[in-house]
Amino acid sequence: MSLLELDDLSVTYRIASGEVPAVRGVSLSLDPGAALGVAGESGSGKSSLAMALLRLLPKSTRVGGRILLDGEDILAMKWGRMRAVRWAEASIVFQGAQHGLNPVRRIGEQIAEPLLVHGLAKPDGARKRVAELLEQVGLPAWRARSYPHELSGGQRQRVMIAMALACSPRLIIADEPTTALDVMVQAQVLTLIKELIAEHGISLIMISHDLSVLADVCDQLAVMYAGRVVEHGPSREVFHDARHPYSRALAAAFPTVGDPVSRLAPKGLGGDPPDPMQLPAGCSFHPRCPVAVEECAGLDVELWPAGPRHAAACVHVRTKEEVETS
Ligand SMILES: Nc1ncnc2c1ncn2[C@@H]1O[C@H](COP(=O)(O)OP(=O)(O)OP(=O)(O)O)[C@@H](O)[C@H]1O
Repeated sequence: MSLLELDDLSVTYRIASGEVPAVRGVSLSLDPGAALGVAGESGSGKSSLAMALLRLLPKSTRVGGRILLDGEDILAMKWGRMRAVRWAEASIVFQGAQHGLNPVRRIGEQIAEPLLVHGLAKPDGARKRVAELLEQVGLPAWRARSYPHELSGGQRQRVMIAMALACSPRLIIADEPTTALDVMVQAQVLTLIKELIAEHGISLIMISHDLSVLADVCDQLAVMYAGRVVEHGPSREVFHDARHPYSRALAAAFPTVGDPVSRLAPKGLGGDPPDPMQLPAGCSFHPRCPVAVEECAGLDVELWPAGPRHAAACVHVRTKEEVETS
């Protein structure tokens, strides 16, 4: 059975001028111990998806569909159960660790907090566990006495990872965990994440605009555009043999992990992603698509099989598969 299953997930923000459909009909699944990367430009809905998984969105937000964690419906959970699930079963590491840490509290206290709150350790046991966790993320135990400002950006991100690991969750959601870091430190933190998930059998959902980073860490990739998954499949296939023109542009923008020269806008892609409140008719990507045909302006193609575990929402994929199977 899948550890996590998203079924037709939608996230709609309500603002004064109307509704913002940030995530639209996303269905994905994650096997125990597997790592899924979610890619897309800014505004494609990646963070909204991540926040929906642990019900961290503003109260006024409408979340539709189903999120099953080990068969249990997250959206139907009572708050008490939801609080227990956060940290203990699934935890989240945010972008830019400086925002996730309290500047006036010592690192050790902050890592110990989820353990104490969830009753998983008494103060003495928590101290020991903090030392062990710091060691696991490559920091000396004495760092427990430091304040966040005494650490580098990379060290702070390691602390965030230690916090996420504290209650031994089965799932970690990492939202742009290395974006704010320089290239060398980024590579070290990615290696750490890979080692930890392999060692502890943790499942991972990692979010990034950089497909090369995701392909390096994850076995499955999903590419989002304007709130939809436009392609998903095994990392190697999606990164090296992308079938959706948007995924191809993203892959071309970041050919190798952390390559600074390629950290520019997706090559060959003009324009900006659409405003979710004014999505174009047909395929949302067609106004920017280098291979759009007339049909794309009127037809919003569903995900279409492009291989045994690979699918892409593009009229060209559908046409090719139809020709091959006829
Ligand atoms: N609290 C909010 N209220 C209204 N609209 C929001 C809110 N949060 C996000 N949005 C809108 O939802 C859409 C998706 O945003 P989201 O942050 O999920 O995208 P993203 O892919 O994670 O982008 P980034 O990489 O910049 O974080 C965007 O159009 C954004 O402006």
